[in-house]
Order: sequence, then structure tokens, then C-alpha cells
Amino acid sequence: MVGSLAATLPIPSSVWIARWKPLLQKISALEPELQKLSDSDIRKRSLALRYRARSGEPLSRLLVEAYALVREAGRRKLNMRHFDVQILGGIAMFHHAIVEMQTGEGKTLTATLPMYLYALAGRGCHLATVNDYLAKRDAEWMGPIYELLGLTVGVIQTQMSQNERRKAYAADVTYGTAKEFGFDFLRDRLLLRRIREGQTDVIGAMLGDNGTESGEKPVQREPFFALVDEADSILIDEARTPLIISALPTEEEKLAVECYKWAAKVADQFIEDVDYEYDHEKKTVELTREGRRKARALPKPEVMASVGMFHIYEYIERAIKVARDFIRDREYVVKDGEIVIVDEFTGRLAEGRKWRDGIHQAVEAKEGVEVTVATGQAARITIQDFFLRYRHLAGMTGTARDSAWELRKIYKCPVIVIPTNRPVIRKRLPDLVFGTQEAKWQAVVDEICEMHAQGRPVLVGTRSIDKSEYLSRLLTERGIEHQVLNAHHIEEEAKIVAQAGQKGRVTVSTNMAGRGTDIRLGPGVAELGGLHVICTEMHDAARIDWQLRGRCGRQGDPGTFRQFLALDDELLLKAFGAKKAKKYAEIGKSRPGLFNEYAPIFRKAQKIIERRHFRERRALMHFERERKKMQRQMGQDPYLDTPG
Ligand SMILES: Nc1ncnc2c1ncn2[C@@H]1O[C@H](COP(=O)(O)OP(=O)(O)OP(=O)(O)O)[C@@H](O)[C@H]1O
Repeated sequence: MVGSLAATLPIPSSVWIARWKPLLQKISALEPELQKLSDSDIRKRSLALRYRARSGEPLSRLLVEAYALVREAGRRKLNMRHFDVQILGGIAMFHHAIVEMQTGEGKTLTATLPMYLYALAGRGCHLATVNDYLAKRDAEWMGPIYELLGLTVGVIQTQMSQNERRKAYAADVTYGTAKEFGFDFLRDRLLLRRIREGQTDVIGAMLGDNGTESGEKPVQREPFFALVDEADSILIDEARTPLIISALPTEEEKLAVECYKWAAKVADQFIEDVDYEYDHEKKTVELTREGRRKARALPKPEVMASVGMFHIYEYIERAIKVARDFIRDREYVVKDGEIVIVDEFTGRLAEGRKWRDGIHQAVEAKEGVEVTVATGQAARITIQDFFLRYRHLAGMTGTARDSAWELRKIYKCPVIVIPTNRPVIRKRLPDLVFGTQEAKWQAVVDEICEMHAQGRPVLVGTRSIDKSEYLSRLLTERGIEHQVLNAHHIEEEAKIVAQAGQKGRVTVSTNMAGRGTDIRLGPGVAELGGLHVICTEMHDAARIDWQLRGRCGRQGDPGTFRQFLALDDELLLKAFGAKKAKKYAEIGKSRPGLFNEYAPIFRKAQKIIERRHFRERRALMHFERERKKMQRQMGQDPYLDTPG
């Protein structure tokens, strides 16, 4: 049994690494012997290990030989021999750590080590990625390693049927998104309840055939080992909204749909400070007496006669809030007649996710797409609960240090920082603070032009799709050829990002578009200074800023990055509220030039928001915990009997 490192006090990464060095030496010592073996002998050695694991030998005793075999398989099949630092990362993940390895250090290859070792137990291992494309790419890329070692690989893709999923889960290792793993768990849970409630073949169930009359069976096995890629994104950023499967609408819910639609239509008739008041910090809308009067007077469809005025006020307030705060192509996109949330942290499309408290429906009504009902959840689970169900959990990411406390506290996973294979020579150019947005964007364009003239590739990160497009227009005006990525077409964008290191390339992207794709420098680019990354705004979390900055200077390449800021950036409004933000904006307008002396306030603002988000996540966890406790006492299933 593996001891959990998190049970002990935080121990510096360097101490752990020093402890694991002897293991690394033993793994390396096996190399000459393994290199002499034929492919079929390698497989035999692997199958012998599998036999020992399945006979109950602790996996920790098999680690040295297992990792040596995986290293040899990587060398033979992919021409990539796991670097020593990758072996150390693999050891750490075996011990339930979230490892921090910088961009381009080869996390995909590192993952094969713990995946293989845990897979030997024959109980299934899941590698959770952030999107379908990466799941497929990584499974295909790493497949030859597992195959040589006699293990099978499965991939889960969103559009797959239940049968295809079951097959993929039956493989020794399964790659898929965290979201699909979570939804499959919920669907299985619903199915098992149907089976239990007798809507199924009773004799079949008695024989242990967990299936319905139509032959349906759960797709997943008992959760055993999960390795989470981009662990901070998945375990922290995405953990703020639970995964939800909706139930069929009731009459009441159909009426609610009418109310959403009506409110969306009338929202623009309400005027700020006359009909309603807006609190910038809390982001709440409250109708004034005047506003309420207007709401009562407005004509309404007949069916709404049975809806109380108090509820109608709420529908209107929500519709106004959505009209102001939820901007298309920033907070969300409309894709195939559905609202898809753009993750506010990562700029990535969070398909399948929904805002809570009727906000999602209000946005649907605003965009005129089909309004899905808010209540009637059939099943739900939070990301925290889902991953905590695994017996063994580990993760990897480029940026975990800042979240170490939270990861340790919530997931019981220590964060271990793995040194880079080669020294990092990435350089930070001094931050620049401008008075206004206009001045900032002009300076961004100037810097792009300057770098472009030198032939250096430039990657520009923006916080939202509309800002990417705005910058794109400015660049077109200046005659600079460029590519814009906004996480709409993940696969194509990954290909474009892969080219972002070629001479003279300019790539504008919301922070995370094309994430997980390696940016290799084109010929002659290293001599010019490597890739230059421009960050046009600071994010709500420092971690996200580092994800973007880390895209230059990979694997010891040269590279630079610079942070651009403006005194009217949204970050300040979000952190300090309207009054203080206005003060800064006015200072910004008072004179031309730079305001670099204000640079520290941006980090301060970021810290305020980070703390606020953390409190929100903690509150969600607390609420879920209490709810589950209560439901268990009532004999209910906390994942299925969810209150609306
Ligand atoms: N041991 C190795 N030997 C040779 N090349 C390697 C090795 N490990 C990784 N690489 C190469 O390094 C590159 C980066 O790998 P990978 O995309 O897995 O990085 P990453 O750490 O996941 O980065 P990101 O943070 O962008 O996801 C790949 O092109 C891969 O081929």
C-alpha cells in the first residue's frame, strides 16, 4: 500500500527528490540489461510484473523494474528515453503527488510511468485531460509504449456510444476528459438506480449481470487510479461548477421558460440608477421602486398570470444582469444553438457546463436559443467529490506551486516541483503600465511590430475572444499578417499553435487556445532570441498568467515575455470595486506616458480575487458536504437525489 505523503507535514520538493535519487539510480542500472532484450522478451518481463502485481505484491516493490521497462519501451518505440527528471516526476506521481513540471518538459511521456505501474494491478487507470483532442492525441502518441508492454489503451470521446465507452474503460489504461469521466460516473449511477428499482431483468441482476432488459450495463469499473493532466485547471478552476445531468421538464419548468424569454425581451427597457441599481463588487442588480412599478405595468403573456410579482422581479433582475455582465464571445459563445461557457480562467470552451441560479437560462433566453430548464437535476457531482472517489489520485501541471495549499488540503495531494531537464533561460522584460486601454493596445501593437521586424515569432495572449478580435483589427490596419485562435476549433488550433515558433509568426490567442501543444522554435529563431510572449492583461489567478508565459523558453530554449497593464483594466474593478477602480482610471487619464509605479497594485488586486475564489470553492465544498451528510441520513443517494 502506498503511504500518502500528504499525511505528513509539507516537506520541500528537494528533500523528496533527494530521497528518490537512489530509486532513480536503480532504474538506470537496469538499462544496459534491458537494452539487450528483444521486444518479445521485454513484453514477457512486463507480463511477469503484471502477474506479480495481480498476485498481490505491493506496487511499490515493482516500481524500479516497471519504470525501467517503460523507459526502455519509450526509447524503442518513440525514440524518447525518459529523462531522469521525468523518472522523478513519475515516482512522485506514484506517491499521489501533483507534480509541477514546466511547459515542454514532457508531461505526456512522464505520465506513462505511473499509468503503467498502476495498470499492472488490472483495475483500470484513467488519465484525465482537458479536452477530447488531447485525450486522443496523447493516447495515440503514447500507445506504442503500452502496447509493447502488453497493455491495452482506450480513449473516451464525447460522441461515443455506451458500448464504445465500456470497451474503452475495460482497457488497462483509459485516456479521456475529466468531464466525460464524471458524466459517465453519473450516467452509470442513474442506470444502477433504474436496475435497483426493478426496471430491469431481475434474474440477470441476480446473476451479477448489472444490466437492464435492453442490455445496458454500467460502463465504468470501480475508480482506482486517476492521473489528472493540467491538474490546477481541472481540480481548482473547473471545480467551481459541478457536473450536472438534467431531468425532463415539468409543467412548472415550462412556465419558467416563458418567464425567462419574456424577461429577456423587456430587460433593455430598464435604466440604470432609475429603474435599478447595480453593485459592481457583488455584481448584483436590484430593481428600484420605479423599476418595480414598470415591471408591473409591462404587458405579459397570459400564462404568466399565475407567477407571483416577486418572482417576476427576479426574472427581470437576472435578465438585466445577464445583459450587462454576460457578453457574447467573452463569457460564452453560441455554438450549434447552444450556449457554451468560455472558462473565465482559461479562455477555453467549457462544453456541458452551466451557470447556476437561472443565469444559464437567462443567457439562453437573451440569445434566443432553446431555454433549458434550471431545476430538475437528475444527477450531479462536484469535481472534488468525483476525483476523491479514486483510491489513488495524482496530477501534473506547469503551475501548481500557488495552489499547493489548496491541493493538499482538499485532495490530500502534495505538490512536488520537479526541476527542469535543462536550465531555464526565459527572460522577463519589465512590466509596462499604461493610463488607458487605448494607450496599452497601441503599445502592444508597437511591440509586436518591433519583434516582427526582427523576425522573432510573437505569441499574444488575451483574456477574451472579443479582445483577440480587437487586436486582430489593429494588426490588420498595420499590415501585420497573423493568426487568431479562440478555442473554437481545438484540433486545428493546436496545429496553428504548434507553428507559432516559426520565424516571423504572429499568433493572437485567448490564453488557453491550443494549450498542451508544444511550440518548437523554427530554424534560426533561437539565434534571434526565441519566442516572445506578450500578456495583454493580468488574469484573475497568477497561475493562468504563468501558463501563458511558460510557453516561451521551453526545454532550455531562449525566450522572453512581457506583461502589459492599464489603469482601467477590468482586474482592478473586479478586485477593488467601482469607486476605487474609477479613481485609478482617472489617474490614468490625467497624463500621457507610463505609470509603472502602479505595477504592484495589480498583483495585489489579483491576490484579492484569488482569495475570493478560494472562499467560493470552500463554501461550495462545505455546502455539498453538509447536503450529502443530510441525504445519507435520509437514506438518499447524494449524487442522484439532488435538490434543484
Ligand atoms: N525524454 C524525452 N526525450 C526526447 N524528447 C522528449 C522527451 N520528453 C519530451 N520530449 C519532447 O518534448 C516535447 C514536449 O512534450 P509535451 O508536449 O509532453 O510537454 P508538456 O510538458 O506536456 O507541455 P505543456 O505544458 O505544453 O502541455 C515533445 O515534443 C516531446 O516530443
